[in-house]
Amino acid sequence: MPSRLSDAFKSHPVHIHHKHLDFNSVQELPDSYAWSQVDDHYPNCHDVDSFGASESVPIIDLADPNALKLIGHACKTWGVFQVTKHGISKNLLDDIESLGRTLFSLPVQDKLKAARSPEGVSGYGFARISSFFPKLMWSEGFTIVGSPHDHFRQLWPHDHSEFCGIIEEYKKEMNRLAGKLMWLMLGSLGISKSDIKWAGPKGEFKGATAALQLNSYPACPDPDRAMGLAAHTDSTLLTILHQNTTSGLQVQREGTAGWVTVPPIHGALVINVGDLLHILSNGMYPSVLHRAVVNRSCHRLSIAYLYGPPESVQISPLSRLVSRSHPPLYRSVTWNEYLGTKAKHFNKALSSVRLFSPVTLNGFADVNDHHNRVKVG
Ligand SMILES: C=C1C[C@]23C[C@@]1(O)CC[C@H]2[C@@]12CCC[C@@](C)(C(=O)O1)[C@H]2[C@@H]3C(=O)O
Ligand SMILES: O=C(O)CCC(=O)C(=O)O
Ligand SMILES: [Fe+2]
Repeated sequence: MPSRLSDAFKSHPVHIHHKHLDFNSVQELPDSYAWSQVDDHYPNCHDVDSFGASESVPIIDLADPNALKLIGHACKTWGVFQVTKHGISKNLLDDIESLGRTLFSLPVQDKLKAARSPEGVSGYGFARISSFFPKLMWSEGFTIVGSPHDHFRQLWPHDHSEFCGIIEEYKKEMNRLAGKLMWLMLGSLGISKSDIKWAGPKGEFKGATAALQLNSYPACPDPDRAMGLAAHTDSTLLTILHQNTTSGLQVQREGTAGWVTVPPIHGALVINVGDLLHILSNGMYPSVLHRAVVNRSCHRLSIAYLYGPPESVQISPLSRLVSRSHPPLYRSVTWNEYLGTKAKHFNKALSSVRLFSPVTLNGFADVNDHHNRVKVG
């Protein structure tokens, strides 16, 4: 079993045999990018409840004395929320956004100098999940695990150090925020520092691993037939997403059929519950199904900080959340093992590590099993 995040896909290489497109030179959507079933995403993207009110993803001020409670409710009912007063400086958000813009504006042949290899994790390329779909997604991505130095040197032989510095600073600040959010999310379940040994004596989650994913969604000549990033859940404990001012992120709320747009709010960050927190919380906090749609006139950029546990840590439902009436719903997995499972089974990965099927368990159904959607019993 690979033990390093950078080796997670060694046994599941991704081969996508398509030429990379120069998005800016395309006037018409090529057939290889035309999705026949983009369904309801545009323009009817807001889910409307039975009273006619449009529901929206919670926005939580981290300085609010009620933040813990609000976060718990958001995690249980949405699996996603936006945070303000998170302590990440506007300058740093501007810097990472501008780095992303600079990177994706490079000519295709330059970006390909830092291409992700089929069995690799880091570098430039199509979304990993592209291999599960017959059509390509209208986006490009750049994944950073560990140091971006070698790839950045390929992209910018003379001035890579400044860009590396921004990435290191961003990762440091995100790591701090992720630790804080973890305790708010876990605290709202009644979990304290003594319940999670691998978080360390001070609960600092030392050794936590993370990937940084820069996503670019160029303006698209036929957005109704294109898909930016297909519906998926993240394999993480949690994901912190910064989006520019162009909307495109949509989430699905458990028990509803439609997609809800997560509007960009200046300075706010989007927090997703990932599959590993879903497992840790024994299904109490469902990972959120989300996707990105594209826009006719505006370029969109997003930066996802995908946060997970240290490499050797086995994640399983927390014993405090398990009882005779709530047996553990999932077997234990390391993040690497789970990434391998995801690379093989994609959106069925969570069900594949489930101990009981919702049908046999009758009454203890998971709140969010994306392929076995059932109501909580
Ligand atoms: C740690 C990781 C999570 C991720 C795969 C990766 O190795 C780095 C990229 C991440 C990402 C971002 C876009 C959506 C996603 C499903 C994908 O294909 O690559 C996620 C992966 C994930 O959360 O499983
Ligand atoms: O671009 C977005 O809003 C979504 C990105 C995303 O889901 C991801 O990087 O995992
Ligand atoms: Fe995602």
